[in-house]
Amino acid sequence: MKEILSISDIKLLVDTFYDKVRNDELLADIFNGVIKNKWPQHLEKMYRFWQTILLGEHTYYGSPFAPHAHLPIDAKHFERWIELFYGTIDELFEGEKADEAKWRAQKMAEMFLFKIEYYKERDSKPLL
Ligand code: HEM
Repeated sequence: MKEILSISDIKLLVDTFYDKVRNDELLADIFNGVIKNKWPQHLEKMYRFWQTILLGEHTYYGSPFAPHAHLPIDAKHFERWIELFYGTIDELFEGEKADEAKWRAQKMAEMFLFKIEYYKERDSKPLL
């Protein structure tokens, strides 16, 4: 068990997590439906996203919510996402950054779900 300290730790985290996602019966089809054969690009983006958050090295510039706005997902999908993410962190890492990763993921999942439900209820387009 080690701390998350470098880009190679981030890569291990992201690769291990998305391996689980790709083998998850609830989540795999949703991800594959959008990402198709562009997994290497998605993983690259996610390395940069977590590198920016956890290491403070600003390599991600994007709109995290945009690609989720119209996905067919609800609370149970986010619960599974969080379960797999926490499981990945706990099997590989410990320490302050590991806790922060879980906290940030949880907050973003809550925010994404809130927005998705909000726009569903109003049947309107999100302002991206
Ligand atoms: C069930 C929950 C989720 C599903 C099904 C999902 C699915 C996806 C999909 C299909 C993409 C687009 C990939 C592409 O365009 O190639 C994406 C991008 C992304 N996701 Fe998620 N996601 C989920 C939860 C989360 C959570 C909780 C976070 C935050 C920790 C997150 C962070 C991101 C980021 C940063 C991107 C890249 C955005 C960009 O294009 O700049 N996702 N996700």
